[in-house]
Amino acid sequence: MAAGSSRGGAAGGSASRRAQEARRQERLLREQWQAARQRAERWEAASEGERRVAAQLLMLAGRGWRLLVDRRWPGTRAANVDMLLIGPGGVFVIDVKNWRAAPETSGGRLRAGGFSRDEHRRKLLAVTKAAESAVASLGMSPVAVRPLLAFAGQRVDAELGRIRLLGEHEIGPALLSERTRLPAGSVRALADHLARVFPEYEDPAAAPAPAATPGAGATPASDVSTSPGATTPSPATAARPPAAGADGLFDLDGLREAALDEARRAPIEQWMTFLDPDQLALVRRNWAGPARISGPAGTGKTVVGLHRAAYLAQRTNGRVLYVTFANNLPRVQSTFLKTMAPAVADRIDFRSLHSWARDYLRGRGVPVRLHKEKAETAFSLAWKHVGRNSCLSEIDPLHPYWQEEINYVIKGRGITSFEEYAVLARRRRRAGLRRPHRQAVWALYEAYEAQRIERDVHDFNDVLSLALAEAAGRTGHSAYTAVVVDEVQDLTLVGVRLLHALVGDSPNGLLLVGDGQQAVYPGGFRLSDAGIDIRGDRGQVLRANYRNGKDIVDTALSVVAEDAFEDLDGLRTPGRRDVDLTYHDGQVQRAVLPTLAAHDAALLAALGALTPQQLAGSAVLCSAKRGIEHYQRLLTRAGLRVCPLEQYDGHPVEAVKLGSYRRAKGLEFKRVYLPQHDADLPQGSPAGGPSTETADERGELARSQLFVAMTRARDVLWLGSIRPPQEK
Ligand SMILES: Nc1ncnc2c1ncn2[C@@H]1O[C@H](COP(=O)(O)OP(=O)(O)OP(=O)(O)O)[C@@H](O)[C@H]1O
Repeated sequence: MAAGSSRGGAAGGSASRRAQEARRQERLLREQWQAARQRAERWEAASEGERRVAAQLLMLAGRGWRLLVDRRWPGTRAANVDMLLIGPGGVFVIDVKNWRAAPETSGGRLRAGGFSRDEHRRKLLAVTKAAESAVASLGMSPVAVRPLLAFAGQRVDAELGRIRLLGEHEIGPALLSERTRLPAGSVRALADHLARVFPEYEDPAAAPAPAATPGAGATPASDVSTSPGATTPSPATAARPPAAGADGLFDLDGLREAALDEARRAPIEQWMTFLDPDQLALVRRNWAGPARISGPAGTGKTVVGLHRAAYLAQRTNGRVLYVTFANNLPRVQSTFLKTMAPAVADRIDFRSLHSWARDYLRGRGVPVRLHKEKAETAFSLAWKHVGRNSCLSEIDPLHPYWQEEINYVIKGRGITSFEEYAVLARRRRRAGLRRPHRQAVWALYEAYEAQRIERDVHDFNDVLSLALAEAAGRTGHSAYTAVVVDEVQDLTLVGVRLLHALVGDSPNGLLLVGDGQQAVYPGGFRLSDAGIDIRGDRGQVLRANYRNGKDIVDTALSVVAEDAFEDLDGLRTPGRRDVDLTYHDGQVQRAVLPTLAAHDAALLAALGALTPQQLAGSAVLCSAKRGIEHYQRLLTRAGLRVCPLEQYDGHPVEAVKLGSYRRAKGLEFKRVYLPQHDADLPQGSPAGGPSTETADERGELARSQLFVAMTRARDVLWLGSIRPPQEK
């Protein structure tokens, strides 16, 4: 996911240059406004209020927008569409209303003057769907098509689901304030296409065409060929007296500010508007039950997940939960969604699984006493009394492997009896455990639970189990109509069950997005273990990598080439996968130095050569905490600004990002620096450990994490190594 490093305000320039530019903009705006007013005046059949709405929109025509007026709704003979407006801010489907009473929105319905006007809302949404289908053939996501109700003679700025309601003074500034999402070429192509799909409307019963065809300006005459007032159904006929002065210059105030800001707003990223056909098909698909999207790193899985969440929020009045395991990712994803689909952003909750589960339990009055340190103490004591001197030390004498066994295999999979555990297929665990070993693990688990309960605390797994117990049996009663799970391979089985319980098997309810090759936690499970049945077209794979060039993909794949993995569907996949490459830039730089000092100096030299903007698009990633602490000190002492990944929220920040491989999951950066990248790749068994199975498993996990870190890089992947001269 793009880190947005190339964005940011172009605030530079001297004060006098800025003042000069402001004066030039003001002059231009006045001219455009006068011309728009004159053109709108020619629409004789329209009311004064409607003419003022039209003037605001015609003004945009001088600034790269195209207005199509009074078009026929495809597939119908009689129904019309008031206006289609296509411009840098996207595609807007506009219905102009000339109501005496102000619009009211309550309970998701439209009313005015005490009467229901909801048929207007429904019709506008239906036309918007037709426009979405039309632009989909050009690769445009439905999130970029926005329905808008414009009210002549009213002051309004409100939302009704995905529909924006704007008054005659508000509409121009609001549209001008939209972030740029379409370049001029796309505006032209989309407007031409929409003009073909939505042909001009000819209503035999309506008033004749306007007295004069609008003349000069960027908008072709055929784009504004009939009056907006001629066919606009109006529940009330008389508009309020004009609020503007005779020359309409009153309206200029609102436009002035928006126009001045316009130049400073950087365009939003291309993937927020355009998708490839495979991605778009998944966004708009109708699934009869739970669905899954998988695919190698960088294939746009998250991009599809975000568009899908926005699309589902547009289609319903319900809420959508977008969940990941990591804490930092929801902030970044939420920032992206707000940029790409602001109209529905407040109905999509971006949450990390555990923080959501805690809030859910709190909301249902279930006490949660999560205490990481006390739970750690409970395990240490259990290990000391029951584990350390058991047969488990024959397999691995160090406690982390057995703590993982409890966390990911027993509690993570919701196993509550020894009989279940005794015969359990321990997916993605390398050490073979015979019955006495399993008995020893179970004894350790029971000792841990006893110690934990004695301390009256919960661990992270308990939080999910408690939430699952609450949610199970209440399927369909949650606040959510849809749940999108990103990086699903990081979740435990209990976590996936919990999210499934929120929406059950409802159509378009559960979408699981992820890639088993990027699993960075031990253990695993199959979706069938969670009772989730992904069948037929509900399991989809994306294959085109949009992030990494060939060198970076090859380097990353060479790390995991020998590590075949089992994905959530149980399919075994070779480590070296076929990937369709679409991104052709990107290079791998290696720095192999004999000492830590020389290695770190090379890193600083590489970072020191970057411009502030390049630095902002860079990340230094480490496999473990001590590496992060070391490089935090090094970079800060060298005078470089550092932003810990925990604090990064997707907004551009002029600082090098620093964090762990795990924290970098789901993100991407133009430049990725991996100091000492091969230092932690275990070679052989751990010190003192007779088994190679657990060491192999650790090695596999370390390689997966390194693979994830490497595939975060778009343009440069810097790999640092420390090797004495004879090893080079
Ligand atoms: N249709 C597209 N057009 C242009 N760029 C795209 C498109 N789809 C994805 N991208 C780019 O590819 C990058 C990778 O997308 P995304 O993060 O969704 O991939 P992913 O499959 O979730 O990756 P990973 O599994 O490695 O986290 C995005 O940041 C975006 O810049």
